[in-house]
Amino acid sequence: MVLELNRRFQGTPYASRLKVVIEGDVLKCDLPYFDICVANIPYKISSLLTFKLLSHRPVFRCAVIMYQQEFAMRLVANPGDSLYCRLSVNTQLLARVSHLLKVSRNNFRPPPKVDSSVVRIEPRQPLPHVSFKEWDGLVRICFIKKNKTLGALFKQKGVLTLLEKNYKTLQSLRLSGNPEGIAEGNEITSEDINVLANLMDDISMADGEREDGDEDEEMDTELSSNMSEGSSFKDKVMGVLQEGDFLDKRASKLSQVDFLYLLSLFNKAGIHFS
Ligand SMILES: C[S@+](CC[C@H](N)C(=O)[O-])C[C@H]1O[C@@H](n2cnc3c(N)ncnc32)[C@H](O)[C@@H]1O
Repeated sequence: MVLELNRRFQGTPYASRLKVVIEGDVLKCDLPYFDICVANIPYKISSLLTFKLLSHRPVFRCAVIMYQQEFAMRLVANPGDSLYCRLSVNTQLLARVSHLLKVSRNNFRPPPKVDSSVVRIEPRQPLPHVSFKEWDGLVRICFIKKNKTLGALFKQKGVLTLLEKNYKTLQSLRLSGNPEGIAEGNEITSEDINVLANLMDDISMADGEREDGDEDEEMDTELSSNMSEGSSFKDKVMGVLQEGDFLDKRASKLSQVDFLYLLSLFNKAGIHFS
C-alpha cells in the first residue's frame, strides 16, 4: 500500500516523506496523515481495510484500490442494480465510489481464480449528520430481504419486538430524566465508523447471495414475541412507513436520501435502531 502526501510538500524538507512505507499489519498499525492511498490488497481484508481508511482522521482525499471484482461491483452498485446491498449503501453514505477498470485474471501469471477491479474512493466532505449505529440498524432491517416490501419486513414479529424494546427503553430513560442514554441524530463520529467497521466484518462476499435466504424467518424465531396482531406499536411503525410512502417500497430501489428520510421519520416518532 502506498500512502502519498500532498504535492504542496514538494521542494520542502518534507519532500522525503511524500511517500510512506510502513512495515506491519495494515489493520493493526496506526496510519499517518495521508492524502492518497494506492493499494493492491489481499482480498480477504477488503471490508475491514476500506472502513479503516474511511474512519481515518483527518479524512484523506482519494484511495485507488484493487478489489475482487464482485466485491468492487457491490461497492459501486446503485439502487436497482442486482448487486446493490448493505455494503453499497453503507460505503456510499461515507464516500463517493467509482469503478475505474476491470483487471482480468489473465493479466497475471499464474492466473488467480478471480477477476479484479480498480475502484476510486473519495470520502464525502462533510460527512452526513447521522448516527451510524442508527443508520446501520435501519439498513440492516431493510436488507433482510432486499426485494421484499418494507411494509412486509417491518411487520415481522422479530423486527417489531426489537424496535419496541428499543422504544420502551428510550421512553423509560426519558421518564427517568436520564436523556444521556438516548440516541440522537448527530454528526457521524469516528467512533461511529469504527462501529461500522466491526459491523462490516460480517458482510462477507456471500452477502449478495443471501438476498433470498431465510433470514427473516430466522429473526422471527430468534426474537419470539408476545405482540398481538394490530398492536398499537405495530400501527405506529406502519404509520411511519405510510407517512413517507414507504410501505410498498423495497430496499433494492432505495437511494441514500430515501434511507436518510426514512430514518428521520422513525426517529421523529421516537423509534430508534440502536
Ligand atoms: C499485492 S498482494 C495482492 C494479493 C491479491 N490481491 C489477493 O488477494 O490474493 C497483497 C500483499 O499484501 C500483503 N498483506 C497481506 N495481509 C496484509 C496485512 N494485514 N497488512 C499488510 N500487508 C498485508 C501480502 O503479503 C501481499 O504482499
